[in-house]
Amino acid sequence: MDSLVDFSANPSFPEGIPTHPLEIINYKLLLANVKPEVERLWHACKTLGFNLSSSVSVESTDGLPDSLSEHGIQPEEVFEIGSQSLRNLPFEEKLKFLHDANAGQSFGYKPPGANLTNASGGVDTVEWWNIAKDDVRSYPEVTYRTYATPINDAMDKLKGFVDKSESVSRTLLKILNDKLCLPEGFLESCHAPTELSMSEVTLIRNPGVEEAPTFSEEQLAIGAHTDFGSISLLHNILGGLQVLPPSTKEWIYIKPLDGHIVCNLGDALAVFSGGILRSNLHRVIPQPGPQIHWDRWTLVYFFRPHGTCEMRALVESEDVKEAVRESTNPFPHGISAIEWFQRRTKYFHKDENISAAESWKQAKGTEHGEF
Ligand SMILES: O=C(O)CCC(=O)C(=O)O
Ligand SMILES: [Fe+2]
Repeated sequence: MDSLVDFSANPSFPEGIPTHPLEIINYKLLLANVKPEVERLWHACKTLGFNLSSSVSVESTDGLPDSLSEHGIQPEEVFEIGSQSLRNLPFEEKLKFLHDANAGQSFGYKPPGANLTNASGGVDTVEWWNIAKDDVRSYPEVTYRTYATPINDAMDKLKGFVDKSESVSRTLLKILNDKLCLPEGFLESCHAPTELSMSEVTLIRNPGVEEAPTFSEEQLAIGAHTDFGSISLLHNILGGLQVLPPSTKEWIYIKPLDGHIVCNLGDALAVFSGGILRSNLHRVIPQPGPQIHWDRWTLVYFFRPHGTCEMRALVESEDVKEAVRESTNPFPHGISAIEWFQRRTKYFHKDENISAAESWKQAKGTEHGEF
């Protein structure tokens, strides 16, 4: 059984499980630069308050089909590519496109069990395809690598998805640039559209199972992490995503909402902003309640800085300079976005030649306030 994209065809998120309320931000209002909406976005991206993480949900305006064009991202047809390339494709075929984890490359196929979920050697249960934004845009020219036939056949749809996701990300970026009091276009210049980046479309499948497993910390679908890039635009239908809100010790579910995109800030924005913006810790556990019998599908657009951009606090802003002065965290410098990304990708991967404890340590991003 699978969920793909139809909320109504799936068991709903179980009642009575605590969920973390995400601020609902109306994209149309952001585009119109409506001040209270911009303020709510800003607050959601940086707050340490109890009911918000750095995540926001970008609303597709009233759920009306004609207003979907406001942000224009329509995940349905891209989810369908997931069905063709993950569920219907033989495993041996998928393995021909394995990503090169040792080189810290994410693009390609990742089978279940290939990534660590903790320092004691637990491994993930999800499989995924990562499709490079630059391969989508250059197709049929290859920028980084080739992909399986169902992905090649759907490049037009992927291109539409990439273009719209880029456009939403750049709208959010511009607002954050202004609120951080950076010189005009500064954050944009860290995500230069003409440069190669590690930005990618990710399609994830966590298979449904007959018997609900007794949940243990060892049985994570995806281990606790912060996202590696700047902005993650996340589409999902079934539950399983959990966040650890700042200053708490309790993991709590994010309930997927029909027609909404969960938007999570990643390490790069946490570093660029001197810690003003938060990259929140999250993980994925097995689907809750009766949803466990359905395949769980996730579609993400990971918007990242261009590869050669330096990961550093952008002290060109007085506010960032002040935040760095007041912070006890050492901020990275002299390391490029691509190096940051490749280190994290490489060490999240389970490697028999290195202990899980060491690998997990090496994979760390801005979690727990450590930069
Ligand atoms: O599947 C999800 O809901 C989240 C996936 C995620 O956190 C990631 O791919 O970085
Ligand atoms: Fe994530």
